[in-house]
Amino acid sequence: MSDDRQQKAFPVSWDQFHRDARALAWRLHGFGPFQGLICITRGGLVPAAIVARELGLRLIETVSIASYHDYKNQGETLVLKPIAQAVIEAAGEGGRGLLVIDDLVDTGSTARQVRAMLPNAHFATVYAKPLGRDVIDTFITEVSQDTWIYFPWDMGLSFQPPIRDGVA
Ligand SMILES: O=P(O)(O)OC[C@H]1O[C@H](OP(=O)(O)OP(=O)(O)O)[C@H](O)[C@@H]1O
Ligand SMILES: O=c1[nH]c(=O)c2nc[nH]c2[nH]1
Ligand SMILES: [Mg+2]
Repeated sequence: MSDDRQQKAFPVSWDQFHRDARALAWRLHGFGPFQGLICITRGGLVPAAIVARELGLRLIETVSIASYHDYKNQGETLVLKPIAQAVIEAAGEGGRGLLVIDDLVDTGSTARQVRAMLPNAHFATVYAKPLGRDVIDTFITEVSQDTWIYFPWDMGLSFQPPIRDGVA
């Protein structure tokens, strides 16, 4: 969840997300070919579908991780489902040849946890914040650490009061 440390909002529409994920696929094309794609759920599911379509990848595995962004559990992560051993064994040493996709990197805790499982895989996110940027090999757009990214699957259309009525 967003909290008051996040002073800036960066809302992303479906259209923009599709364009940014496709731009990521263009960039990744130069680093391939990849043998398979590991998607960090849940946020990585949407960019993974777009990138897999663009790069023709059909071997797709998930690693399920929940991270906590509240004051008490800052940086903590929980692995709910690990990467299948068969997929790790099908790849090169340390996951070489695998592509790991997530929607964003923030503190870097989630990506670091997966990096420990696949040190030689190629890590990619659509968006990145400074604290986690170094864990990622390829990303498209960087936002400041105090920005909260609002993804289209977390938002809905809502009525906006006219400007002359003021903000509540
Ligand atoms: O770099 P970090 O500080 O680890 O934060 C980034 C992670 O946080 C979000 O996932 P979240 O755990 O909220 O779950 P979700 O993907 O299921 O929405 C996001 O999708 C990244 O996976
Ligand atoms: O929707 C989200 N937006 C963010 O900026 C973020 N950072 C960590 N997890 C996040 N989830
Ligand atoms: Mg996630």
